[in-house]
Amino acid sequence: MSVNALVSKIREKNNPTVAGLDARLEYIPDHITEKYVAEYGKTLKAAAASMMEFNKGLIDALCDIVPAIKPQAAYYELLGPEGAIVLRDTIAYAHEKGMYVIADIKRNDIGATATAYAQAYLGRSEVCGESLPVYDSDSCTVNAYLGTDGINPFLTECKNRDKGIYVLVKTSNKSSGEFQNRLMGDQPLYVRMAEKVAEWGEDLMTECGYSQVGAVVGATYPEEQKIIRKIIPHSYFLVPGYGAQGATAKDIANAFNDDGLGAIVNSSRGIMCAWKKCDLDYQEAARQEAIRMRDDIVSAIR
Ligand SMILES: O=C(O)c1cc(=O)[nH]c(=O)n1[C@@H]1O[C@H](COP(=O)(O)O)[C@@H](O)[C@H]1O
Repeated sequence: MSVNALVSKIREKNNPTVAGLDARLEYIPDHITEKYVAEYGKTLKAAAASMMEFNKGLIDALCDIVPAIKPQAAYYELLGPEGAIVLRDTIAYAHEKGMYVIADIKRNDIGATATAYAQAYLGRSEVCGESLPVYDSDSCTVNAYLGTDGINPFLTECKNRDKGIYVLVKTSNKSSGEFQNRLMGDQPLYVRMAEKVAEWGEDLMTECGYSQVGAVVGATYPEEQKIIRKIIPHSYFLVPGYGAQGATAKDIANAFNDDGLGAIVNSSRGIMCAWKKCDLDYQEAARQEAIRMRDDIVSAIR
């Protein structure tokens, strides 16, 4: 699924947000975990089965109002091989329900190894002449610190399979300025990175006017958002940091273009843990929070 399909879903649902699925056991209601611990004991298998049920429940509750999910790979890795299966099956289930999937992997390496990452998450695994899907997400987050030869394998998969990447440009965390805001010549590193995103995305433009090469730009840095938006008007922004990290709707307005498109705002804990702050069950609580977030973001960009 390309950025073009993402834009259609955002338009159709009038909702430029993505639900983050960070697979932490503490985010799951006890009644789900207890059921699987009774069956499998206190094991990674029980944790993974709990996570799968929780993710499916969230996807069921959100798929008609939220266009996309963003599973964060680290949390699935923490559950070992069982976690890898949950990640794969979560992506497949979201696709069944018509959602666009951003695999948040923030990977890269030398070209040869980056090729394996790109094939695993966007492409296929070649086994004795058979071409087999692995995680098969629509897009993934990429760290471009290794430069163009680490990005090229991802661009190849984007071209061949109509998929996308989001390159870390200005991250939402407190220390992001330590390197990203340092001057490189006369410009900060994040500006240089945004210029590279424009270059990498040139040959991957789609019908909707956006490139398959997007950028990660934190909600917590509205001034940088404005600068980056001007450099890469044709790249989609993945904007994390809303909610649990303290950014509000007014902080994300600069990430959008005048047409109200160009960015998708993530919330993970805000949606997954909404049930902890009210008397609703986790599905209804997540849905209510997703609707509140949608209305909050839509009114801020209007
Ligand atoms: O690429 C990301 O999604 C990402 C980039 C970034 O700059 N900051 C950031 O928080 N993220 C991810 O976005 C999610 C934010 O989670 P919440 O703070 O719970 O909404 C986590 O999965 C982070 O790993």
